[in-house]
Amino acid sequence: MKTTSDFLTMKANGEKIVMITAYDCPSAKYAEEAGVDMILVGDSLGMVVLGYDSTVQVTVDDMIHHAKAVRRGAKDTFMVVDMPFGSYHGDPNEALKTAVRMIQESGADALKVEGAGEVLYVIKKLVYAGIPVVAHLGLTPQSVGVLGGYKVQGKTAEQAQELIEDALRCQEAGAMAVVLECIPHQLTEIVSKKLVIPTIGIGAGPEADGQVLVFHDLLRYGKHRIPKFAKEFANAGEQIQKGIEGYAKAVKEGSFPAPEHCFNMKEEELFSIYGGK
Ligand SMILES: Nc1nc(=O)c2c([nH]1)NC[C@@H]1CN(c3ccc(C(=O)N[C@@H](CCC(=O)O)C(=O)O)cc3)CN21
Ligand SMILES: CC(C)C(=O)C(=O)O
Ligand SMILES: [Mg+2]
Repeated sequence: MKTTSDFLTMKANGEKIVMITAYDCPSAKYAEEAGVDMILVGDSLGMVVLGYDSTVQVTVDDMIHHAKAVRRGAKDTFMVVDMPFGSYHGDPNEALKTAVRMIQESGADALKVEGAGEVLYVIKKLVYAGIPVVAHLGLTPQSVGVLGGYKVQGKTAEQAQELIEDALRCQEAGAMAVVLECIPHQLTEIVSKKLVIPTIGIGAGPEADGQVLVFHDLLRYGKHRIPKFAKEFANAGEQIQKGIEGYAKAVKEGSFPAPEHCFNMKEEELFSIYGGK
């Protein structure tokens, strides 16, 4: 398994870091088999697998439940787990207790928190307790209500400057990496050059040190709207839809199950039931 220092080395060597989200055992196995560098158990699971309309409804128990399944599927891949909405904004001691529980129960290698400001204290506190932390700046979906929608962030010089300073503060606080979501690619380039720790972009252009995408977006698995920044690398949804329709049709017309899907009883046993009649 790669470690936090391997990711620093990868950045220093200009080797891109590949991250993908996963929410269950089979998706984690596929990711590990493909050799991705990091798996993110994202709170996006609320939207892509639990059917909520935002990540705000996701709980700590939801995150642990899914992260445990991912861990079972990918034992040798660095696993980052999102701390969900509201789980790290109150009492910092409570945030640490929650973080410790998430690490111990799920087997996560690192936790991710959104934002800077007060959250910088949380990053410091967790890192001080020995928990690797990934920061997340730009479009921070847990603040969708405050941001007023899933919009590109850091488009003005002032906002961009603020984001650059926040990224430096996250590094200072001990973050091992920073996710940059939905920001202009030029800003990603500036931030990535300023930081020693890797940036991992989503909707942030090719200049990030790594990329992350949501499993269900890049495989078009699900009927949700796919963000503009995501690319469809396969269409699993189409395969799944065709498969289920084929199954339904075969059952209706009686072509499934066929003889090769059936179990047989020996003639003499069958004869005994009927008593020869
Ligand atoms: N399926 C999925 N993929 C994601 O990448 C993702 C989630 N869900 N849920 C949590 C957050 C929310 N994210 C999102 C969701 C939507 C847009 C979006 O619709 N963006 C607009 C651009 C808006 C603008 O122009 O300012 C787009 O057209 O893609 C962006 C990020 C990223 N994360
Ligand atoms: C979009 C990524 C970065 C994320 O936080 C998630 O999947 O929850
Ligand atoms: Mg998230």
